[in-house]
Parts: sequence; C-alpha cells; structure tokens
Amino acid sequence: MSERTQPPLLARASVAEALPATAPPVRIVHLGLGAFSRSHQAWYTAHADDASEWGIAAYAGRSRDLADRLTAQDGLYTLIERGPEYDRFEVIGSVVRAHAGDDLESLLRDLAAPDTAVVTLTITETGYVSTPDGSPDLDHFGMARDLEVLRALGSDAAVEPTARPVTALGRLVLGLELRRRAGGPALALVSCDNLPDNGGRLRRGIEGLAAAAFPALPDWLADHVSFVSTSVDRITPRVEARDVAEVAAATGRLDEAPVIAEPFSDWVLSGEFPSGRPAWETAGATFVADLEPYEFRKLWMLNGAHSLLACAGLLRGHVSVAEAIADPECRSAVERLWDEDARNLPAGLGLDHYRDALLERFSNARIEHRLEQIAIDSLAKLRVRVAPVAERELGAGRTAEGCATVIAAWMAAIESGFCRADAAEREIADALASPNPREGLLGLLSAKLAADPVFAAKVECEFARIAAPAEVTAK
Ligand SMILES: NC(=O)c1ccc[n+]([C@@H]2O[C@H](COP(=O)([O-])OP(=O)(O)OC[C@H]3O[C@@H](n4cnc5c(N)ncnc54)[C@H](O)[C@@H]3O)[C@@H](O)[C@H]2O)c1
Ligand SMILES: O=P(O)(O)OC[C@@H](O)[C@@H](O)[C@H](O)[C@H](O)CO
Repeated sequence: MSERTQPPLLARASVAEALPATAPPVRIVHLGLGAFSRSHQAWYTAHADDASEWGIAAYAGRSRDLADRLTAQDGLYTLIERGPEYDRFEVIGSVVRAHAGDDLESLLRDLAAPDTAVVTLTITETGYVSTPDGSPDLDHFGMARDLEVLRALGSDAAVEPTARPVTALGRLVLGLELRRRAGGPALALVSCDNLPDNGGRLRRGIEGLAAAAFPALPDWLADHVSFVSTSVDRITPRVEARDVAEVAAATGRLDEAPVIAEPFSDWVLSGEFPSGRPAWETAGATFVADLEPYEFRKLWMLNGAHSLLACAGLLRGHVSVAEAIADPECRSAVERLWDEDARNLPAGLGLDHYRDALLERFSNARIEHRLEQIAIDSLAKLRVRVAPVAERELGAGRTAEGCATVIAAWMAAIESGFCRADAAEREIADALASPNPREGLLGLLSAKLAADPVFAAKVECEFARIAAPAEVTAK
C-alpha cells in the first residue's frame, strides 16, 4: 500500500470515516470514469468493511479532463449527497488512480495484473456497440476497425505503431488476451449500465469479438471470466460550476471534481466473483440468484418514466425532472405508464411503495436532473425501457396506451428538434426523411410494434394530441 500524498487543497481533515489512511491496493479496474461510477460503485467500495483492501484504477471513456482533475487530487473527490432539504459532504477514497481512456498501456497492464479481480463498467448504453441481440455490431465503424487492429495484433503482423482499439470492448478484449498470455487468474466483469441482462450483453459482446480476433481466447474466457449482471440505482446528475463553488464554500477546500447524488442508493448483483470482491453487502448491496424482476422494475419504472419526462417535459418547456413531474399532464402520463409496467412485473416487489418512493425522488427539486441529459440516446433507452412493456401489453391483448404516449412524446420531441443527440442520429435522420417519418421511427424502436397497425394508429393519435399544443422548439 502506498502512502497517499495530501493534495494541498483537499486535506484529510475534512473527511468522513470512509477514507482509509493509505491508498488501498488496486484490485478493481473501472471503465467509463464519469459521475455515476463515483457516486455508486466507488461509494459502495469505500463503505465496504474491507475498503482498505480494494482500490480502483478508473479509466475515462473518451476525454482526459476528469482523469487529469482527479489525478491532481490524488483520486480523492467530494460526494455531495443532496437531499430535499440538506447537503452532506463526504470525501471518497476508493479511486486510487484515474486515467484518460486512451492510456492503453496502463489499462492493459492493469487488466493483466494478477491482483486485478474485478472489472466494472459504466460506458453508457451505446458504449457496448452491440446489435439488439447483444452481439458486437461489426458494421459499426469503430468496432469494425477495432476488429482489424485486434486481428493484426493477434497475428503479430506488422501493425502501425499508432493502431489501437478505441471501443471499450475492443480495449477490454485486448487486455483479456494479454491476461491469458500471462497466465493470469480468473476475474469478474461487472456491467453497471442501465441495460437489461447487462452482464449477458457484455458476455455476448466480449465473446463475439474474442472469437473473431483471438482464436485461443474464447476457451480461456469460458474458464476464467465470469459476467455479473447488476441493477444499479442512484440519481446522479451532471455537476455544474456552481457545485464546485458550493463545495469550496462549505468545506473551505477546492475540489475540481465533485459528484452530486441523491441520498437513495441501490445495487443488486447476480453472478460469480472467482477471485473475490469487496464486501459490498456490508455497504448495502444485495446479491440475488435472479436479477430480472429487480432490473425490470428499475429500468421500466424509474428509467422509463425518466425518458417519458425527458421527451414530454422538454416539449412542455420544462428543464428538470422535478419541474416535469410537478406538471399534472406529465405526472398523469407517468402514472399510466407505471400501471402498464406494474401489470408485467411479478407480485411481491412492493410496487406501491416503489412508486411512492419514485415520486418523492423525482420531486427532489434540489437535484437539478436536466431533461436534456436524460434525452441523450433516447432511441437505445426506449428500446429497453418502454418497447418491451408495450410488446407484453399487446401480447396480452391490451392497448399499451401508456407506452404509446411515451413513444409519441419521443417522436414529437424529435420533430421539434429535441432528442437529436443520439448515437443513432443517422438512422433517425433517414426515418425523418422517409415518406412516413413516424412509421420509420417506430420501426427503429421495435419491428414488432411497427408491425401492429392498431398500436401504430394509437401512437399516431397520441402524437397528434401531444404535438398540437407544443410551442417549444429546441434552440
Ligand atoms: N447518472 C446516473 O444517474 C446513472 C444511474 C444509473 C446508471 N447509470 C449508468 O452509468 C452510465 C454513465 O453515467 P454517468 O452519469 O457516469 O455519465 P458520464 O457522462 O459522467 O460518464 C460516462 C462515461 O462513459 C464514457 N463513455 C461515453 N460514451 C462511451 C462510449 N461510446 N464508449 C465508451 N465509453 C463511453 C465517458 O467517456 C465517461 O467516461 C449511464 O449511461 C448509465 O448506463 C447512470
Ligand atoms: O444514465 P442514463 O443516461 O442511462 O439514463 C438517464 C437516467 O434515467 C438515469 O441516469 C437515472 O437517473 C438512473 O438510472 C437512476 O439510477
């Protein structure tokens, strides 16, 4: 364990108990260093009983800015727990190193290191670059290029010195191949992104790419790598400049990389950890054999409602979740969606209480969770948050009106210029340019839904209702 140097402006004196005296040894590698991993997985790791044994080396996906700011603070940062009436400040000490995403040398070293037992990911829904069935999308430019680079590296053919994988999965597969070649021990890969069966999706992505790039890797993966699925929950909005100022004013210390989160937090995991893991359960995480009911409840009800509020709320001139949920029109659409979600979830999940708690969480006006942030990549989000419920409702002979409202709000938002920041921007533009844009958009969302003329007509009808009074357009 190395002695942690005291960052000049963020001294340990301010710190809550969660900060160990010395930096814990790196045994977790994180991909997708951003806000959420620091309010959630790093928080659980810092609060586990054995926190002194588990440090995190975290890698950003793209930019190096956050990694640089954290490095200047020795990995330490303040978590602002923002309740409806108070802020609580805590310095988190589980991130030991922060790296830019393109620091491939360090990443490969960390992935091959025998001490590394766990790899966690928060690379966003689109970061998996997968087809709807979860296999790697080899038609995607970045993924196709990565495959070429990995094959060249695997065959020891002459490779340009600058040839490097750029996708998260490409980098991970290369690291796993190096671990295999080094005779490294088993490890667990833990997806913490808002996707159903996120561990299974990661498995299909890694296995597909490995099989196409490195012939010996798939067998090694089968014996040495477990894929853990998780349902993750803690509302973590983007930090604004004024939050940095607030930390300085409240603690007397300058922190260039604070994180804000609501007090609520939940983590449900399912899967094996062949080389151990932090005692996350001592910090409140739950381990279950069957994750599906928990992930569907969270993805459909919380995230589905978020996407609805984002699309409908932006159209109605709202900026944040708290503003949108206070609008009776949005609130009633959320309730109708939740009725449909609830009908498709198993009994025993305490859904009445869950709904009440969600309303309370959404109404926390001190959390400025911007609708524009939630609206990014809406197509991929609606595919997993809303389309499956609509398909189940229709399959049961019902009308799926609540889901139709969400989908119509998304279409109206797109046509008004919102929800355009999307990894599927090109497909959306093609649909908009087609003779029947809404039919095209519905087809992108779900072939099954698009093939149901009654549902398509329902969406059309909702669209007409929602789009008519919308006077707001994106700037
Ligand atoms: N913020 C929340 O409230 C919250 C809650 C639950 C789950 N999540 C999950 O965590 C993810 C990240 O949220 P965040 O708040 O940390 O966002 P963020 O923007 O702060 O960080 C996202 C990280 O992912 C990387 N990334 C983005 N696109 C990528 C790509 N195509 N390939 C590889 N890496 C990519 C970014 O570089 C960054 O490191 C969400 O997309 C979601 O799946 C977030
Ligand atoms: O983080 P995203 O972009 O997948 O989704 C936006 C929000 O719905 C999401 O961040 C929720 O706030 C979060 O999932 C709550 O745990």
